Formats: sequence, structure tokens, C-alpha cells
Amino acid sequence: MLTTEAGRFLRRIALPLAATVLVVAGLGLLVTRALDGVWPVSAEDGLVRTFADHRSDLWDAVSRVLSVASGAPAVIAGTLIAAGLALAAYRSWRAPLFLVGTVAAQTLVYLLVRMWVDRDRPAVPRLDDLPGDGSYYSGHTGAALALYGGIAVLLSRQLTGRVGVWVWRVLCLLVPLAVGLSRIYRGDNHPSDVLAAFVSAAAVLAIMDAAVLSPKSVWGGPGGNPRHYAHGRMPRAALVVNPIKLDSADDRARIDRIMSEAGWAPPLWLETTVEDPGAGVTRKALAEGVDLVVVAGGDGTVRECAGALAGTGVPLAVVPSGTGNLLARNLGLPIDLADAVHVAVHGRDRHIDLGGIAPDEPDGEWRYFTAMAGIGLDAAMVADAPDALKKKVGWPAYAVSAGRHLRDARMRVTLRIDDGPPIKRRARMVLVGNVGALQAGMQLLPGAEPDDGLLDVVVFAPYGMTGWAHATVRVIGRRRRDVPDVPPRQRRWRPIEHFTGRSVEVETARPEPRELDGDPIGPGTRLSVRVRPGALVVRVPDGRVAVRPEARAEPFPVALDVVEVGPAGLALPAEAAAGGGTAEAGPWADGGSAPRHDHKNI
Ligand SMILES: Nc1ncnc2c1ncn2[C@@H]1O[C@H](COP(=O)(O)OP(=O)(O)OP(=O)(O)O)[C@@H](O)[C@H]1O
Repeated sequence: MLTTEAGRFLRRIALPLAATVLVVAGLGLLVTRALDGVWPVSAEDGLVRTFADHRSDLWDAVSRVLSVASGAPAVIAGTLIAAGLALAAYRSWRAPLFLVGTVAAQTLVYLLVRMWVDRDRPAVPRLDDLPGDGSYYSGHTGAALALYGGIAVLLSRQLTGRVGVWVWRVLCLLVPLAVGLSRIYRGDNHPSDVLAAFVSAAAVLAIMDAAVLSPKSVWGGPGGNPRHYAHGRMPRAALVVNPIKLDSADDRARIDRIMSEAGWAPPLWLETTVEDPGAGVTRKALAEGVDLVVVAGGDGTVRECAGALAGTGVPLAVVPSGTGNLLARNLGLPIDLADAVHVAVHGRDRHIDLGGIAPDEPDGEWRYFTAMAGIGLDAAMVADAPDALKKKVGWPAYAVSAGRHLRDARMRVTLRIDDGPPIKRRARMVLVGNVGALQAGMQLLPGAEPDDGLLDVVVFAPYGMTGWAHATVRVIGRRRRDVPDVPPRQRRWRPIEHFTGRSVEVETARPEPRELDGDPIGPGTRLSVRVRPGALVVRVPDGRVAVRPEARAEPFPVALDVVEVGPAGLALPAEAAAGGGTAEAGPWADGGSAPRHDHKNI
């Protein structure tokens, strides 16, 4: 069995590369021998001839630039520059090693394949001064895909904003595509030479990615966070535990074991108390210089720790142990303890926004939330949910307490979004959220994205049976419907209205119950909320680290048809469940100045 470093190198790099050589060379032999003169090989040079017949000065020049950019000197220089930049950016040898290794391995595969497969270049006048043989495969295209594809892989590990990732991937992949076309245009290669280059370089990219960047890399170590190697020490996490939520010694031993197996130092164990439900111990962990804070508790404990971590850049990982686990559900974090710890050590980092509530008193502290803040029915409901029932049945306990408040008088509310005009409504509750999903298939804020730098607001104002029915259908239908065509006078009677903004002021005529992430924070006439964009770094599953699908927290775990219309169906804001406490005030990274993209450690 191959257990040594050399053995692992052989298994993860050398053998897959050898297999790539065999496959690509086999394809080459197929094309040049078995399929010679057979369609589609017989037809492919039609494209080369068409290009040759339609050459122009402009395209000659463009294709020349592309050929030079993918030639050996440019690729070597580009690789060294990109590797240097990657080293400076990530302070890790892994990213530069990946780039250099990929380009070098691709070159090796190319040279070996060329020794085996001998193919004449297309029978058209060539624009480059090349020998007439050695057409298979296109070395320029292979080199371009290795270099630009490698950069795309690195960037997609760094950027996870959906659009950002795709823009970078597409841009980087356009270069080798353009190089491939330019080789055909210039009469240097057959189309199948270019295709084989894509196959070869893509295989090399995948091999090197798995071997060098993946948490299960040839060299093992602390998973997906190679940045830690740069410190020359083992990474260390703090485990902030709410002892009433995670009290099993076995669970703690399991966490210790998983971290140790992943190459992490023994964690710093810290427990929350009623007096310090999370923020204080998190600050203590920061003072110890930990690389990661893992929170084992409910949303309240998560909220506390998140407030203390805001703006520090130290990532937060969650071992969901509460009733609601709203943040975990909305971010698709695993609920299972072992999977959650696995993500903590092997996952990638994602920047998300935090919501902040202004203090009621001038000298008070800002309090943060990761999921939602609310005033009205939702807060009355979380405050009244019987603890014993909560413990017994979980989040459905909120539905029971919701029933008690269905007939409460509606609040007179004045809303002000950013610097907009006051909006007056009679509402049952106003929720301001960073994320939008609740349990039981309910999507209260369908447009909410945790990293869009915006707060999403829902004004919930159903009246009578029809109003409740309409509202329930809207909520479980998960649709957001703006109603720009409805005149303002009619709009105010709609059961659900949505708004978005960076700051949200809610004022009520009388003191009303309020909550933060499902924690009652006492009644008041004001909920003054601002977003702090990208303030929190959360460790989330890396696409390449296996999290059992059944262990991943689903935002919509329950079939839709269990929600009834009417009072029994009003489980709406129920499980914005969580614990309590306040978070320290901090500077607002306002105006979208914080990064919108997600960042990963690579
Ligand atoms: N050592 C402790 N002993 C007793 N209570 C504690 C202790 N540490 C924290 N708490 C309480 O736990 C609550 C926070 O719990 P947590 O957020 O972990 O779960 P939760 O909010 O109850 O989550 P959920 O409602 O989803 O179950 C706070 O009210 C806090 O006072």
C-alpha cells in the first residue's frame, strides 16, 4: 500500500497524469489512424480552409497576439507573475504551486503525447513558421488553458458571489478558446488538435486542483485553509459552547478528534453563561489569537459571537445546536455535528452582512443580528413560546404561541427606508432581515441575500380571513411580488409588502414587543436598523468538501402542504428562534464599502 509522501504523490499526481497521457495519446492515434479519412475527422479541415480563405489583416494581427500570448516565453512569464501575485495575496505556497505545477504538468503531458502521436499540420498556407509535423495536440491552447484556467480556479476559490465567479470563469476560459481558434485560423492546428488540448489541460487542471488545493491534498494538513501554513504553526480554533445546548462529553470529544485529525491544535474551549451569553468569551478567544471561532449553540449564541467577530476577519463556524438554527439553514450549513466541524476546518470563508439595532438609550450599545429583527406579532410569539414545549417539539411550539396573538390589535407603524418619505401602515408585524427563509417551507423575505449589502423588510398586515389566506399563500409560495402598478392608497391595504434599504426606521404609536434573531429584547416604540455590509466571515461548505446531502440544513425542509390557511397556518415568523444578549457596537462599514464578494482561503 502506498502510504508514504512519495506514494501519495504517485497516486494523486503521477498516475492520473500518466492516465491523461494515455487517453490523450490514444485519442490522437484514433484520429490519425483508425479514423483517418472518416467523418468527422475527414470534415474538420473544412473549418481550417474556411478560415484560410477569409483571412484579413485585422484577424491576422489578432490571432498573432493570441499566439504570442500563449507561446512558451509568454506562458512562462505569465505563470511566474501570476504565481508571485498569488503568493503575495494568499501568503501560502499552495496557490503558486498549483499554478506552476499545472502549467509544468501540462507541458509534460504535451511533450509525452507528441512523442507518440505524429500528425501533419493542415494542408493550408500557415501564418507561422512551423515544421510541417507535430500538429497533435495544440500546445498553445493547452498552455493557455493551464494558465488561464488555473487563474480561473484560484479566482473562483476566492470569489463566490455568483455573478463574480461566472464572470471570471468565463473571461479566463475565453482566452484559451480564442487561442484555440487562432491556431486553427493561422493554419497551425486541426480542430481536433485544439479539442485534444482542452481535454488534456482540463484533466491536468482537475488533477492538480485535487492534489494541491483540495483539503485532501497530497500533503494533507489543515484542510482548505492553506493560509495557515504561512504562519508556520498549526491553526487553532475556539469552541464557544452554550452548555445548555451542547452538554455531552462525547460530542466534545468528537469535536476534539475531528479537529486533531484535520491537523488543528487542540481547541480553546469556552462556555457561555447567563451573564455572558457569547460576546465576552468570543472577545477572549480573539485575544488568544485563534484562527476560527466555532459556535455550538442556538441563534442567540451565534448572534452574540457574530457581534464580537464583526469586522475582525476571524471566521465564525456554526455547530447548530438550537431550535431554529436560522443562520445555518439559510446558509446551507450542515446540522449534523461531525459534518459541521468538518466544514469548520475544511470549508471556505464567505463574507455576509450583519444587521445592527441602534440602542434605545444614547449611551447604549448597538446590537447585531445575523438573520432577522422584528417588532409586533413575531416578537410577541417568541416571547410567549412555552420553553417546555419548545424543548419537546422544537419550532412548532412557536405556532402555538402565535395562535394566542392572532387577534391582537394591529400596530400603527411609521416606516422610513433610507432617506425615503415616511410610510404609514397598520400592521401586525414588521420584520427586517438579512436572510429570508424560515422553517416549514416559508420564505418570509424571498429577496433577502445575506451578502447583498441590503436589508429586506416585510410589513405583514393581513386583515380578516381573506387577508390571512392571501398572506399565507404569499409566504408559502415563496414569491416576492412588488406592486409598482398599485396606487399607494390601495397598496397600504395589501397583506404583505416588501421593501429594501440600507437603513430602516420603524416607529410604532405604542410600545410593542421586539425581537432579534428570535430573542425577545423587550418592548419599545422604535426599531432602528442599519446594515453592516460584509462584516462577518462565516465558514461555509466548500463545494469540493463532501457534506452528506442529508446532513445539510435545508431552508425548506417541510412539505408545503402542511401549512394551513388561517390561524393554524400562522406559523409565520415562528422559528426566528434564538438566544439572547447584546453585541458590542462597532464602526459601520457603510455605503457598501465592505467587500461584496465572498472570500475564501485558498
Ligand atoms: N451557561 C448557561 N447556563 C444557562 N443558560 C445559558 C448559559 N449560557 C447561555 N445561556 C442562555 O442561553 C440562551 C441562548 O441560547 P441559544 O442561543 O444557544 O439557543 P436558543 O436561542 O435557545 O436557540 P433556540 O431558541 O433556537 O433553541 C440565552 O438566553 C442565554 O442566557
